Amino acid sequence: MTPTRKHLISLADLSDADLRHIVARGVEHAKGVAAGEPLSGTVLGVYFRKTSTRTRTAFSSAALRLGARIISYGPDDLQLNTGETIEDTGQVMARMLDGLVARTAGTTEELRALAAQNRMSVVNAMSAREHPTQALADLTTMAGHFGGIDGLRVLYLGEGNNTAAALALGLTRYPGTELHLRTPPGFGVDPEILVRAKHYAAQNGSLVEERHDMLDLPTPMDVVYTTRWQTTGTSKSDPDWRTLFAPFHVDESVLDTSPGAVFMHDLPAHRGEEVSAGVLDGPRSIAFDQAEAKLHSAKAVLEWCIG
Ligand SMILES: NC(=O)NCCC[C@H](N)C(=O)O
Repeated sequence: MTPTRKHLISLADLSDADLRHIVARGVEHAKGVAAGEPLSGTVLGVYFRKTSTRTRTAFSSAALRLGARIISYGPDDLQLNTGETIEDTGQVMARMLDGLVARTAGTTEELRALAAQNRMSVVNAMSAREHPTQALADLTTMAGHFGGIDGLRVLYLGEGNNTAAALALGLTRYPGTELHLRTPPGFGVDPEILVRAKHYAAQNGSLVEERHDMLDLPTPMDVVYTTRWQTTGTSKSDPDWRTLFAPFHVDESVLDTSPGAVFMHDLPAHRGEEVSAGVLDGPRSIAFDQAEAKLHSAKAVLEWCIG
């Protein structure tokens, strides 16, 4: 009998209950719950066509710790590079693997094509549009740090990239949360994703709003979040983009608009660009706990899909 697998391509594919379950399970992993080896006997492909430090290491380590074996593919390894279609690649791999964690840096539709079979789970390890596993790790970090997510207020400063998009699709599932996005003009969150996030917000009594300036920053916030200015696989055609981005830099004066807030960053960081060294390396930064949460959250994702 052919098993049917679950995929994680977009957070919009997850019910509120599934999303909250994965986050809660990630928190249990962070606390060191005895997980055993539920993936024992499975083989997982880990395919990164684009650079990765955290996501690749987190999913590889999580898979191994849960008892899976992994096959790792770099950007030059698959016949995709010689013209094999993504659909054929998915069909073939599905006959040999139980799951595939893939960062293609292309469209989310590419990942849906890989997932157009029902034998192998596909996990989006970041597409141009969305970085779902990052948001799950971010929510795991918040839940662990604050003891819960309901009612948290988050200020996100910087490009409305794949990280921001996923955060909007995730945080809005929790009642009473607020996500204030301040993105440079012309570099906002994908409008379709924002519409979807506003829909979740309306359903859950939460809020998401986007502005393109740094005036009247909302306070008090629980979290101030930023992201680097160079999003993977993209280039900025506007030669003045740094001038547009500069006001969204996070330094002590920005963090101090909310004296109780912690600082988060999806990393990698460029000190002196999107964030000052004092903030990133300072006592209010939980950015490296957040990086560690990728491992705990990856375990929860793999258990949900494959375990
Ligand atoms: N934590 C990560 O997965 N970092 C990788 C880069 C994320 C960032 N949003 C980017 O697209 O460059």
